[in-house]
Amino acid sequence: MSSSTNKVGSTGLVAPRRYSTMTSLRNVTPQMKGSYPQNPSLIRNFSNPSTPMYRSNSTQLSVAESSALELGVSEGTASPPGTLDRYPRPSILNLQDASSYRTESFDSAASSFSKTDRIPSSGTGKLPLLGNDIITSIRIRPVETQNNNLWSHGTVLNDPYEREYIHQDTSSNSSSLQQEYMFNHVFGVESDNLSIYRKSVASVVRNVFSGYNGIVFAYGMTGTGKTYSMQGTDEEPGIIPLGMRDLFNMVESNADSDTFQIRISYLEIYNERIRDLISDSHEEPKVREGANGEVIVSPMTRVLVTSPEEVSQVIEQCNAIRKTAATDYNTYSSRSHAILQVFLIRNSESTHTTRTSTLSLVDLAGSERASTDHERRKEGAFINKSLLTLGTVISRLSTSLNGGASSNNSHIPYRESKLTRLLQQSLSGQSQISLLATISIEPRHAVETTNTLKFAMRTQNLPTEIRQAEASTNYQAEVSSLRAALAKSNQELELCTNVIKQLKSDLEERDAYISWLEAEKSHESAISRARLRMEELLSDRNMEIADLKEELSDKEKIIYALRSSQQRRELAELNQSKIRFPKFRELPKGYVLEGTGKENMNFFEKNDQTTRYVSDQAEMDAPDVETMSLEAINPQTTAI
Ligand SMILES: Nc1ncnc2c1ncn2[C@@H]1O[C@H](COP(=O)(O)OP(=O)(O)OP(=O)(O)O)[C@@H](O)[C@H]1O
Repeated sequence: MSSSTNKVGSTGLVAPRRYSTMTSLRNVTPQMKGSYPQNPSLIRNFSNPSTPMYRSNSTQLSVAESSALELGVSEGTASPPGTLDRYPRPSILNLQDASSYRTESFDSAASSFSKTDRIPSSGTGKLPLLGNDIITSIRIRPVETQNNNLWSHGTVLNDPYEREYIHQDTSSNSSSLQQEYMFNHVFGVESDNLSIYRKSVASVVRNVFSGYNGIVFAYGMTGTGKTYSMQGTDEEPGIIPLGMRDLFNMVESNADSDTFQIRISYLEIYNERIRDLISDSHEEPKVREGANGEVIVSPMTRVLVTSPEEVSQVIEQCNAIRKTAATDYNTYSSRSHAILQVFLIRNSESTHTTRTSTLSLVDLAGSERASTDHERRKEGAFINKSLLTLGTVISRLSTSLNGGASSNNSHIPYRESKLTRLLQQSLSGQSQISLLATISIEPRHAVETTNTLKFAMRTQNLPTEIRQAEASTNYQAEVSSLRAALAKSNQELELCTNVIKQLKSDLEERDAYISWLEAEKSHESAISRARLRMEELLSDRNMEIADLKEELSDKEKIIYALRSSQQRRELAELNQSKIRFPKFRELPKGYVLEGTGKENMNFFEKNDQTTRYVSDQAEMDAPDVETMSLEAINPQTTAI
């Protein structure tokens, strides 16, 4: 890798440099015409300061990222300030409307960019929409012999768009093949890469330079010249080197007013696995959706490039590890889809605007019939499936544009293959598209050719509302608005911190309350356990008391019986001793006298069944015993 074109400063950073004359690509693209040899001896070394690189988290460039670059904020392993190429301010800015490129690309044989051209950014305002800007081109691969060629092509007469047609002669025995197809360009076997680039791709590159996203992709059957068209050879550089040369020329021509930064990423999709061709890492980049619905591939390396030669060097080294193999139709067949992305950051010092745009250059793997080789068959299945999904996506998108059923993006099967997932944004109208469909006019490939033409026809109907790639921003205003946003965020953060503190203390209080409740609960249960015990004891005591009462009552009965028998005994003794009693008074009716002596006399109330003991108290009202006869107090008649 050459670093001669860059001045490396004492800090090891790439010093600002001017893009001067374009050097030949001869020394950096050793591929021979018609062959793409693998060169394992190439060392994939990007550590040269002339190609500083970083592995970003995304293939998307955000406004914030570009602003950070412009403001001199470090971006991790990315090149710090100073890597941007800075140029003197121009005396006059020749502003052009970007939409004019469309006309140029469609209606005239646009030449490749000349270094004297100036292409402005659109100032502080937004760029206009480009409208339906899809360029479809057909390229016919040269054949050994023109015998039996059934295809013819030419310019459509009186067509305001000056389109070109290709059709199969009626001698074909299949009516389905006898159709005419119209495209922006049909390039015959004699066409070269430069003319194809000028007519079909140059306008896309110019629009990318002006702030729009663009995608160029080559589609076609295996061996029909996709890689030849995209990469070319030393003698005949393809779309990619020509595009890079144009882009860097435009940078140079506008360098006195604006500053630029160009980075590239290069990936392949092989057997439905994404591989970062620039990185040595084995980690497979993942596709995910960003906050704004954008498709993000991460991690993905973006290497800073400062010249078209550097781009070629990176591509060459990456191609050495790309999956290629000999197939039935191509000795060096690409077995993977390759996507080169060029990220351009343009900062206009006069208008204080920053714009980012992306150019995607896609070399699709070729569709093919089933191979006899097992490995090729497996690869072929993955390739065909992803191309089929691409066809379905394009078909549905085209239907939706024409008011068909698939008007909602959710019905578009982008997720069915990595390819369509990655191209989702470009296909759904956010990029200017240039499709180059490569075909073979050999009769044996008629079916594949017809399919390719149909695919290209459908692509013409893709919806496009190409908007400015990134919002034009006045970065001073942006800085103040970011500062304001930061201050607001800080306030919110402080508020949140306070709320969190409050919540934390609430939480602590609640925890304390919960533990108190738990303690209380256990205390209460201890109390209720004690109460139960007490109730048990009480019940025991009550039973004991009842027992004792019963016992007492028995004892009283015994005592009474004893006393009664004692009284009877004493009465008997009294009867026998014939003691003179005082004069008895007459007892009230129903009462009998029992006992001896006045102090021992008791009165008993008599009724029919029982005799009730009255007590000694009754003595107070006792009748005068002197009036009672002895017979009246005979124990025989007063038995209890
Ligand atoms: N227009 C052309 N002029 C001269 N040679 C061509 C042209 N197109 C293709 N070829 C040659 O045909 C062969 C196959 O071309 P290429 O590898 O570009 O095909 P492809 O479509 O990329 O195939 P695959 O899909 O298998 O990768 C190569 O040897 C290439 O040099």
